[in-house]
Amino acid sequence: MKQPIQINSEIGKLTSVLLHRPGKEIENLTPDSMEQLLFDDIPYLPAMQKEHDFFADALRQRDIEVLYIDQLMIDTFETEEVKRLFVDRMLQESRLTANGSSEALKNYLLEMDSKQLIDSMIAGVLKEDLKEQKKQHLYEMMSRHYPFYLDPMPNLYFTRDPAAGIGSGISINPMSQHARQRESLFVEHIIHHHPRFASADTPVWMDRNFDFPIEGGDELVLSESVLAIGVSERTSARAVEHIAKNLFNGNSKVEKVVAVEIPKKRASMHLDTVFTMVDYDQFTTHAQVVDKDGHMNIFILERGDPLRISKRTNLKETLKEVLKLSEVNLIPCGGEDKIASAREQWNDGSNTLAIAPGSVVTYERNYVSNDLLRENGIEVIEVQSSELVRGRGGPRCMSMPLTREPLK
Ligand SMILES: NC(=[NH2+])NCCC[C@H](N)C(=O)O
Repeated sequence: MKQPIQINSEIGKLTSVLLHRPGKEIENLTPDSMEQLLFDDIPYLPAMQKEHDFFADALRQRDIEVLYIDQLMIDTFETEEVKRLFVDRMLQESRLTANGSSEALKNYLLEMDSKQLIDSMIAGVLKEDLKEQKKQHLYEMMSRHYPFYLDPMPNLYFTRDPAAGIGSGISINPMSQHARQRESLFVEHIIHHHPRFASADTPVWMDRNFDFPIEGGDELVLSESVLAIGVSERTSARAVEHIAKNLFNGNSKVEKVVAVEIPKKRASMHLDTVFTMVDYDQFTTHAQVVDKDGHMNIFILERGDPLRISKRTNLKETLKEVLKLSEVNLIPCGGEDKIASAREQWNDGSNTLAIAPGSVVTYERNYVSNDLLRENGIEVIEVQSSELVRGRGGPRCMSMPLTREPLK
């Protein structure tokens, strides 16, 4: 049987990808909640959807199959039992069982058809949506104080983070931020209940119940045998060690996990905000974390009991070593200009999505970085981003590759 997940590199020809088209959840952001929900502003939804459709079309035009997370979820709701199971999990994770109203909310959700159900769970459920229900609890009566029973999930369009394909397996991530933790529940549910995935025996390298966080923006599959993981604001060293052990002990081809330390701050929340692979031997980097020569804190983890861990201090040299290359080219986001480089990194100039070796999708607004990529022989496919960018993520964050062709 064809494996539903097959990711042996960052750059092999992309053949299938998982996206989420932003919806009503974006309109449930308010100035009071946006910071907690990890947004810097409130995007204008119709424009954002247009941009997202443009992005999806750009992929389809290149023969990439685009799957949507909400449709996959709907497909799993064929039986009432699976639907109930998911609603229960969602309510549990939203901590709604603790204080009454969960029964009313559960009934409200279960009366919906599958499409309405999934839309509401993503958009969030307002206390005032359950008009008929007699209010029994103080927190329900004080609905102005906090308007939601179920919080909106505005970050779901960053499908990269809740899970990552590695080889023919998957890392289903315990996410660091409370606002995003339910997202990986969707992926876990799809893997176990969607016919396309459930019939395959997909190894799970990281389980979302692990106690320390890891997010997909930090997980980069450099080659069949080398995985790079950022140790960052969102990913802990303990999770890196845990997944490394599972990969080495399981049936994976990964032989080296390269842990790359980056500053714990919002601008560089994941490794893919400052480092992506664009060709066999070319990478984007950002001056904030990697200088021209590539100095940084790096550790290589290899099989052993205890794991063998050795330190490196130079990104360029480490990439040459682990990928067995004689030269490596680091292309700085925004070039040498300090202002352009800070601006373009903030707008996800380094967050490229490779769709084939030497061919990437980027935001058009990052023209300094885009020109520089082209000067280095990379094909750059630009997409619009006035609204999408407000969630602080670019084309790599907005996509979860499911299958890529093997590299030649
Ligand atoms: N892989 C990435 N860089 N993802 C960006 C995610 C942005 C999102 N607002 C968050 O804070 O989580």
